[in-house]
Amino acid sequence: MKWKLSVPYLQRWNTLYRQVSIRSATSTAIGSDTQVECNTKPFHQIPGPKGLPIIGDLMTFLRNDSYYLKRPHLLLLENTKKYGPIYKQKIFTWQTVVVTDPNEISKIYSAEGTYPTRGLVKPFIHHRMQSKRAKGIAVGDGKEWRKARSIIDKKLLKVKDVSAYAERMNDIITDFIRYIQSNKDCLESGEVEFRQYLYKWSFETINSVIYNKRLGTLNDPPLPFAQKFFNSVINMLEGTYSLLYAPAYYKYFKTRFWKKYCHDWDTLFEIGDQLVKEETQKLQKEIQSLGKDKDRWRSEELEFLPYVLLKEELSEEEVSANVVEIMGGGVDTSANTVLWALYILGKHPDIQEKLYNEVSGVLQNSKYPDAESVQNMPYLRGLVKEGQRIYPVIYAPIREIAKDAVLCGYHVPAKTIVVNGIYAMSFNPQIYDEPHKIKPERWARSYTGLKVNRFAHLPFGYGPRMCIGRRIAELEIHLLIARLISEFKIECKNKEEVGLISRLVLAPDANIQISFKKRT
Ligand code: HEM
Repeated sequence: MKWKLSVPYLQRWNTLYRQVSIRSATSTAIGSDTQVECNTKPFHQIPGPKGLPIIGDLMTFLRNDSYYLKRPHLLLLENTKKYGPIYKQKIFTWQTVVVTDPNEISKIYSAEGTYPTRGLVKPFIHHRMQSKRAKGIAVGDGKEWRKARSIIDKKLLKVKDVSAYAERMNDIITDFIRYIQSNKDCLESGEVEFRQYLYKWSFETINSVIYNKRLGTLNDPPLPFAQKFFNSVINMLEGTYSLLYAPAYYKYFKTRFWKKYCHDWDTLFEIGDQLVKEETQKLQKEIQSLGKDKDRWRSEELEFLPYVLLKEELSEEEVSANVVEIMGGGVDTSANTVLWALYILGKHPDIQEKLYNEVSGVLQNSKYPDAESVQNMPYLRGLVKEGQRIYPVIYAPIREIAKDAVLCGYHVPAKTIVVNGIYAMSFNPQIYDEPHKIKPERWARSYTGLKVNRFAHLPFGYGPRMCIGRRIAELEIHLLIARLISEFKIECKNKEEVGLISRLVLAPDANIQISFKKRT
């Protein structure tokens, strides 16, 4: 069965959501928190699949050639339909509670505690222990995570700092456009997936932020080490997903698969270490020649890596681990988000026309968009959000809650992994009017239809542990789409609707074939 966003399918969802919202209304209508506590039902009463002894619900994922392992977002839809806005699920010892009611989701984040965590990603942790490597912000937890995050947040999440990256992002886009034009034949014939090109763009961009230099991913042929890093990121993500639900056999048996997985991580670290070392040496030379004037070298104006290194709060190993994780986090997330936005544009000439009018109207005499001009393009930002709603990269962010919570009227104890099932909410007609329709305008302030509950749409997560690359991602994505639409008419050759498939993050399940026709 191939899932399609067909109207009958969504109609079934509309019916389901009417039922769900009635049920959730009864649970939230109880009133104040105290009343809810009085009526709180115990954890074991949370509905959910029964599963088998020891393996729990594993077979549901593995049946039919691992249909749901590859498409966990569809299982989320199915289970929400069966069990309502809260259900629990277990695979081996991995017990999760899934919530798909936006009002209840806000409570997950209230219970996340001082050091929010997504729980241990066992393959990540075990590789770090085995290779005696430090943990960065994506893998680490607790005070160690907080320390690194508070330093890195300043450079990656502050609007002023991020806006300053627009110029180098535009340079990369210029090269990217040249690259797709010179490889037009491979693209048109389907010999190379456009997604691969986008991976190169996002990889080059994130590296230009971290190292303030170009790595040469878009060179033809690409620099070998850039290609190596980039391949290892993709392999590592796929490997992590294969290992995620399995018992940690690799603690005892170093299978070929595990060794290959470690090799991919080690490759990432070797390259990350090398780049950090080069930057440290360059910095030391500059300090020697210019003198270590504290104010100058601790200035907020510094580039990302000098800033982090000169803070001297993280060891070199910690800096490397963070750099590798940030490099890894910024590749297929941004690339797939752009790909889906282009897919929508290619399939909907009316949306494309509106976007072109908005972008050309805002840009007028400016050559390129910048951080400020994209703020004046609500339709563009709405398009990206619509893409994230229907084709999310991360369909269900998670938290291990730090304190007991009452969710949908059930007691959920501290340390439970709670899944925020945003994908299921994306098709809820109580949250989005005409949820099956792609309507970039629904996100504009001026929109008069149903206003979206902010907790229903969290593509970057939420709170102090939300995506650290959010602002970078939004800027690079908006700049790229604005530039592409200004120069080209976008066509999508896929006749069949493309679905989503998981490899830790969700990606298209087919080659999305995009072609670009120069505007005259
Ligand atoms: C459209 C693109 C992207 C999407 C949809 C996305 C989504 C996410 C989500 C949902 C999380 C988990 C947040 C949570 O637990 O609340 C996350 C974490 C993270 N992301 Fe992104 N991301 C994107 C781009 C990027 C980029 C460009 C970078 C690199 C600058 C990046 C680096 C990270 C890192 C390092 C974390 C872990 C943060 C932590 O645990 O403290 N992401 N991302």
